[in-house]
Amino acid sequence: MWWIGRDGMVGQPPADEYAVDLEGCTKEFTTPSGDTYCAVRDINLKVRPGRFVSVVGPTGSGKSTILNIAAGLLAPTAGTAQSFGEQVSGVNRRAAYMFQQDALLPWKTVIDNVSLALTLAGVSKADARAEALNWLAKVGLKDFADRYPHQLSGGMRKRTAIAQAWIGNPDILLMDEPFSALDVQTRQIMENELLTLWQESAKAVIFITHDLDEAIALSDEVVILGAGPGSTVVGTYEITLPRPRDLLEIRDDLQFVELHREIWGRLRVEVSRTYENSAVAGGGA
Ligand SMILES: Nc1ncnc2c1ncn2[C@@H]1O[C@H](COP(=O)(O)OP(=O)(O)OP(=O)(O)O)[C@@H](O)[C@H]1O
Repeated sequence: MWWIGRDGMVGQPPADEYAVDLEGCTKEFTTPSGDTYCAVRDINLKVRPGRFVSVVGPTGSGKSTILNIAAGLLAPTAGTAQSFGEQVSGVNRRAAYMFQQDALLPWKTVIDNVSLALTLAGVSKADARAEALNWLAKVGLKDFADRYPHQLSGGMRKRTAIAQAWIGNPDILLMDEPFSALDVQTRQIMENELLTLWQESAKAVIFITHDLDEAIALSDEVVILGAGPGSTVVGTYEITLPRPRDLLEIRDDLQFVELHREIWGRLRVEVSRTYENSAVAGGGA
């Protein structure tokens, strides 16, 4: 990929231009029986600001492990993890994390959940609530500010979680299957809303999903991880579908169908290998 630097030179971007830069990352875990298990091996993943990159792979291929390394929640056993030119050590303060299960506090109202990050950072309660209300308006929840999480639908909870993640204005969003628990229709609406917010920002996104459709529809780049143990990147695909994208329509687009066919051809091999490996390990069919 070409990069035109501030000095007008063409070449590779300098390291500090990457929001996330994983170089040769390997992660080994010690299993309960004391063995060493290599989850991912020699992973290179570079994400520039403003890029939307999805990571797809079979179950157990190390998608969450990679996200956790980028978040600073896990240190690589070998290789380096950098964010904007700095070594990630401890929690990556430039990033916000959104999980499959949202992290809403059940005893706090929607507005208090959303404003919490700001009050913890020392912002006055009044200012934090005003900013939270701005965000709730952006995600269509202004009239639900005083509800408690259990009084919300699944989609509303996700909108609250998005407001919670964005209110601190992180440079990087790390999203681990954030919409996988939603029904198909709500999920597509949430994907559209996420893209609308993201397009207005310069945030880098790393989005983990099992769903290749979702990855292609949302992303600038789809990275495929191979079967474990020792998963590696087995494919990187540039998604050149024009933006803005309407995710309610895009799956019928011919270019989408072609990309899906090509990427699924590669992913399918790894999914099959995963099942074969687990059948051997489990002594199954
Ligand atoms: N703390 C740990 N100790 C031992 N093994 C671990 C640990 N965390 C993850 N693993 C193993 O590392 C591998 C990769 O796990 P990871 O959760 O990153 O995969 P994944 O691709 O996100 O999986 P899934 O798609 O099922 O969510 C798995 O085999 C998992 O069992």
